[in-house]
Amino acid sequence: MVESNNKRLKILILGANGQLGTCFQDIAKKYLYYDFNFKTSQQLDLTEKEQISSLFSNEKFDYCINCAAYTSVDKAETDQENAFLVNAEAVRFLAEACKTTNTILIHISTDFVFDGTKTTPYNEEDLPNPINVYGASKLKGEQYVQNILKQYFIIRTSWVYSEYGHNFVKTMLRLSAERDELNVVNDQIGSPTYAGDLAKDILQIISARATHYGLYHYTNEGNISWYDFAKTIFEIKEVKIKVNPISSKDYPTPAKRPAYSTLDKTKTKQMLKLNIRDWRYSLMLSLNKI
Ligand SMILES: NC(=O)C1=CN([C@@H]2O[C@H](COP(=O)(O)OP(=O)(O)OC[C@H]3O[C@@H](n4cnc5c(N)ncnc54)[C@H](OP(=O)(O)O)[C@@H]3O)[C@@H](O)[C@H]2O)C=CC1
Ligand SMILES: Cc1cn([C@H]2C[C@H](O)[C@@H](COP(=O)(O)OP(=O)(O)O[C@H]3O[C@@H](C)C(=O)[C@@H](O)[C@H]3O)O2)c(=O)[nH]c1=O
Ligand SMILES: [Mg+2]
Repeated sequence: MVESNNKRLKILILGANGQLGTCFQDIAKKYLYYDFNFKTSQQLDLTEKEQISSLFSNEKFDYCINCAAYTSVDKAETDQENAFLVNAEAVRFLAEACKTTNTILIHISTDFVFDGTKTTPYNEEDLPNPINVYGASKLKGEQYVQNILKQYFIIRTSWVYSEYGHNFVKTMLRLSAERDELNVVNDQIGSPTYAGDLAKDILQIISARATHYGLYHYTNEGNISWYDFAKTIFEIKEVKIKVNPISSKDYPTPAKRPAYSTLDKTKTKQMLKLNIRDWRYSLMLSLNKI
């Protein structure tokens, strides 16, 4: 990413302490072409409309990347109000502030907007039909962005992991230290995404000054089950543990999850010219840090 310094873009990053937000912080330390401004949930509570409007009226940003979200899928089932507040209403406040100040919003959404009944990858034209509260709240957030703004990118991703925060990879490694055997579902198919790859590619979209605004799908390449994912994590880490494939009905959770949520990235690769890494390759590289 080569940039000239004559117009140093100002980029606001919200939810800075989450997985994706922290990956942006890592990049920002080494990548000085942009003027990054990070806000954690303590520094800016997105559900407080006044906090958003006062920040946007004090400073002018070229881009706002919203990494903040309510991501506890199971908890959301009994905490619907807060899930919708963060994933939908707060996104509306943010989109309104971006509209008033002519800021390009990059908003992150999820494969869980889909019901999982398809058997081929979901593209951006496929109709969402969430089957859990988290997915419904994220879909409502997307709709606010689309209705309020013209200059936006909504990037749907899936199965995000990193060395930071909570994620499946860290959970598997933690459990493997505590148990001799693990049961993992093999009837939910999707694509893992390393948060560092997503962060790097979002900055790529910015450095290209892409103006093909709209909705895009982004994950690492390839699709697998959570069982396959767990097996590969242990293979790469050389952890000896028995992993049993089970069906979702034998792993009851408060929230239903889509059986199939692979995202089709054809549009992303064509319009945004991104070279997306294979899930296994990204996992191998990132596991050195996890
Ligand atoms: N994780 C995943 O597997 C996937 C994530 N996504 C989407 O990707 C994006 C990034 O996810 P990820 O980095 O994993 O999420 P994390 O859960 O790691 O981070 C979310 C961040 O949002 C912050 N946050 C929550 N509520 C507020 C609020 N009211 N105001 C400001 N900040 C708030 C949290 O702060 P605090 O910790 O203080 O609450 C946390 O730092 C999200 O939009 C998510 O929906 C999409 C698909 C898969
Ligand atoms: C810990 C564990 C989970 N599982 C199953 C439960 C679930 O179906 C699947 C993944 O579990 P997790 O709770 O880690 O992941 P989950 O919270 O469902 O992850 C989702 O998070 C949100 C934010 C998204 O947007 C999605 O793309 C997706 O990444 O693995 C097992 O089968 N065995 C286990 O030991
Ligand atoms: Mg989870």
